[in-house]
Amino acid sequence: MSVTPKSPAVLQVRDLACERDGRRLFEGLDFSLDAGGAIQIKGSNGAGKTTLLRTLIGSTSDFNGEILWRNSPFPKGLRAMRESLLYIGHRGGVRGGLTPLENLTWYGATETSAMEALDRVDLFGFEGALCSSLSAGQNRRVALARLFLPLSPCLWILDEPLTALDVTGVAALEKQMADHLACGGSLLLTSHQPLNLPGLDFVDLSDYAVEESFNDMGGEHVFN
Ligand SMILES: Nc1ncnc2c1ncn2[C@@H]1O[C@H](COP(=O)(O)OP(=O)(O)OP(=O)(O)O)[C@@H](O)[C@H]1O
Repeated sequence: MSVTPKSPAVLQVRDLACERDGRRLFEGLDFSLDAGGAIQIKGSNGAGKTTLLRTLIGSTSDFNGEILWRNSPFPKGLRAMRESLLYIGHRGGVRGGLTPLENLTWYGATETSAMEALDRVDLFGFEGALCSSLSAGQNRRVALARLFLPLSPCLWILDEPLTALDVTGVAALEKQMADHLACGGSLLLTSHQPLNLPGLDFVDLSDYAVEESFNDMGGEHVFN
């Protein structure tokens, strides 16, 4: 009997707890992201999804637990992970004072590949406009055009990538994500909207939320 070999885990999170301004948001979080795998982080507003992503990319070290990149624990693993990481945050990293073309070349793209990527996100003709003069959805497309550049890194971490995108924009992004996974890339994202992506797994932060209660004696917040 042949057994299909399991894809190796690229990112592992073990017993993770994260805080923001001294308030614990979640604890006991465990998951593993494989090569070719995709995970959507779910949770209500304020559950800590962005905080989790920012922790994983090393923007905050305010956590307990263990994070490993290819079996190498942070912080050593983080340095290696950054070489393979493409992170697009809430704000998309688009500079309003630059054009779409300039934004992409600022990230290291050649002019030719930048133009091709802008074409793929339907921004052909807008490459020379100032991003500050574009709509929210067009700016989101500028941000996401980075996913259409050649030789994209193997781990995509995307915070709310579908925000402000229209139906065709969502479909194009889903297709690009599926191609990325088929090539062995990995994807971790947050989204309040459903995503049509085969094999997508889910991690719901509400399963790891810390119950907050009020301590009558001292008036301090305590966590159960
Ligand atoms: N800029 C900030 N300064 C201080 N505390 C913040 C800030 N942003 C968020 N927080 C706190 O951290 C908690 C988690 O926020 P986070 O942005 O990680 O949640 P989220 O799950 O991504 O929410 P949303 O779905 O609304 O984007 C919030 O409940 C809030 O109390």
